[in-house]
Amino acid sequence: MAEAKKLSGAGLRGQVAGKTALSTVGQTGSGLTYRGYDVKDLAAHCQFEEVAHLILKGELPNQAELDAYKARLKDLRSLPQALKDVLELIPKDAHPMDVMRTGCSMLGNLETEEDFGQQQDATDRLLAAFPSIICYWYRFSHDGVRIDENTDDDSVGAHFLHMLRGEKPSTLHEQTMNVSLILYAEHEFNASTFTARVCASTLSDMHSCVTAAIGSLRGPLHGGANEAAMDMIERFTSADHAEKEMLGMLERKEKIMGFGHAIYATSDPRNEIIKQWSEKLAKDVGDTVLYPVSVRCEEVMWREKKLFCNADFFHASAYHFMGIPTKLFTPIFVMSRLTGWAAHVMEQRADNRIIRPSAEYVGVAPRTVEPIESR
Ligand SMILES: CC(=O)SCCNC(=O)CCNC(=O)[C@H](O)C(C)(C)COP(=O)(O)OP(=O)(O)OC[C@H]1O[C@@H](n2cnc3c(N)ncnc32)[C@H](O)[C@@H]1OP(=O)(O)O
Ligand SMILES: O=C([O-])CC(=O)C(=O)O
Repeated sequence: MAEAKKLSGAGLRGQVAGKTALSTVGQTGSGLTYRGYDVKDLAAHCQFEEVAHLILKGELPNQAELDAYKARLKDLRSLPQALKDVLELIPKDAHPMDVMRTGCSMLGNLETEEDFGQQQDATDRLLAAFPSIICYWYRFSHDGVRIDENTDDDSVGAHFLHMLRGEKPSTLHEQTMNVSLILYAEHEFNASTFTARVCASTLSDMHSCVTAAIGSLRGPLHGGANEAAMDMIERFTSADHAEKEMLGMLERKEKIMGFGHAIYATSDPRNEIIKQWSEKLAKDVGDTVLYPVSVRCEEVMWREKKLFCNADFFHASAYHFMGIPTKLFTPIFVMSRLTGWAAHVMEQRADNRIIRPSAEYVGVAPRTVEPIESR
């Protein structure tokens, strides 16, 4: 069994900052569970909507509950005109994570969570609306098309791909999206979830908590790593070229995106799953470069530094093989992680004390104010 990572030092590493019943991360060095279920089991046997139900409502649904939940999410896909007007104003070269942040915030103005009794409804609405928000903006700003966000697709993943491309996705693509959304759904006290919990601890509203979390997820040390990994691997023309460049980056002590983890010690359990789907997609598109390049990056990082791929690395090639533009990679993470964020907000609210740590002061010693003329 793998050792748990030795956790100490800056960044609140290793400090217990609260309780959760939602997930465990790296308790045996590498595992991930959502409400007691192994993520590998969930990814092999469930649809994303079942996992969202598990995370948000406490249990996996039976068939009737799943049908009802999916029907409800379908009904909540359309966007208010005022939100579409705002999305149309956002320029083409905006970062899509900024679009997500604005979209979430605007929805909070139009459909405000008035009291905590509305938290499940507010979350279901965001879960259904996020794919519509990003695709509406993307297709309008890039193609001049006002999409119909009311598709009849059965799943969140298929709905997203359908709106993005204007046609229903293949079964392989729908399945990959399903697995991807499950893998990204929840991860204990990661930076964006902790952001959401800090915001929730002030008794703020759901849209504020989620908007704040989107801001934290955007950075390349967190969710933004899948895009950063893609930017890197598409520069490599072959596995040998990738190896040469990676060795140079390591020599120059550059951070290599998509590798390493704050908690896992030897592997990220999500990696082997998304890697398998990336390989399937590579075969589907006849790729002979990007997948071998990705595999060689993984080998070099382990051989040279004992650093392993985190969830983001093989997501890059998988999404790319599905024809998803790189800048939409992190918004997909938002569409999924919303479930974890919202469940943590609800958990924080249920047993709240404002989160307010202390700081070690390292500034100047006490002094008096000089009159302005003599400064
Ligand atoms: C879904 C997700 O959010 S997963 C994370 C996505 N983020 C990334 O992929 C960004 C790249 N990775 C990283 O920056 C880091 O590994 C993090 C932010 C994920 C974790 O950071 P930490 O907990 O501080 O890392 P950790 O303590 O394991 O680092 C140990 C050493 O390995 C180095 N290291 C860690 N990750 C990497 C990397 N990807 N590339 C190069 N060196 C690395 C660190 O610089 C550190 O070196 P040092 O001791 O000389 O300072
Ligand atoms: O847990 C973390 O620090 C980052 C991560 O993998 C996630 O949020 O999925």
